[in-house]
Amino acid sequence: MPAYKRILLKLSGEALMGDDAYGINRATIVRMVQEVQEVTRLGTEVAVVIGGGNIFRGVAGGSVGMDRATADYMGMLATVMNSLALADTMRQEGMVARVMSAISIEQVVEPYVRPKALQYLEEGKVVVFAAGTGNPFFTTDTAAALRGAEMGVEIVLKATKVDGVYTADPKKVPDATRYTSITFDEAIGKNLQVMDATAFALCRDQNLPIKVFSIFKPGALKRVVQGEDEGTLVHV
Ligand SMILES: Nc1ncnc2c1ncn2[C@@H]1O[C@H](COP(=O)(O)OP(=O)(O)OP(=O)(O)O)[C@@H](O)[C@H]1O
Ligand SMILES: O=c1ccn([C@@H]2O[C@H](COP(=O)(O)O)[C@@H](O)[C@H]2O)c(=O)[nH]1
Repeated sequence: MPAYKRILLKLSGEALMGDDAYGINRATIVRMVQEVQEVTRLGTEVAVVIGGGNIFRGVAGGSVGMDRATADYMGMLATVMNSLALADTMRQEGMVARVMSAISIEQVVEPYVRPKALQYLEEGKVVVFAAGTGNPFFTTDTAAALRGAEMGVEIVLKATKVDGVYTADPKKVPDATRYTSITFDEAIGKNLQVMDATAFALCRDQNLPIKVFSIFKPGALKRVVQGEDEGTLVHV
């Protein structure tokens, strides 16, 4: 039995590279999609936001000196590419997915319309929200918090490169320790960088919990959705 009726899953863009230097690794995206499929089979409605780090960080060198907003629009377009790849892989795996974009590129992707997205979820389709919030100076973590709140999900699941929230970045501080749970105020107060403060604050204000867990650990997503002990819970 799933612990949640509806979730917002934030997938790491950077993790999509697998062992490649940039871009989308085929085996990695197929594995991610199969994990999502297992959750849909439990009966949980799934909305997805995917980051853009795998593409955007590859072109970041070219954006040096660029106007910040322009560079951010490039980042949002990177998330559109990832969203299209994700939804197409879902199609190949026999799932029904719809991509909705926060910026208008109607020949390519359907625009984000909240009631339509809600309808898709109720119909059991996976909805992939592309182009972040549609605004520069934000991130896809904030987009996940925003769309999660709009969709009325019970929890935001951040599937990322580390297995939870640590006292410091575990990639830089090897003896950092992992929290089983932490409040939004503590995470913001300690400036823990696993998610940006805007996303934390939005979820706190909406009383929307976040679970941070590893995207690389097979079966972790399903365990989280079944309410099992996995990763770190961030709560009010
Ligand atoms: N206190 C902390 N606890 C856990 N991870 C942290 C912490 N501080 C920094 N990090 C880093 O935050 C990273 C996760 O955030 P980030 O948004 O960069 O990843 P992502 O979800 O893969 O992003 P994207 O989707 O943009 O590619 C982790 O890989 C980790 O190295
Ligand atoms: O609402 C948003 C979302 C994203 N961006 C830009 O895109 C890149 C990639 O997103 P990540 O969350 O880092 O994966 C981000 O760095 C921003 O430049 C944005 O401007 N607004």
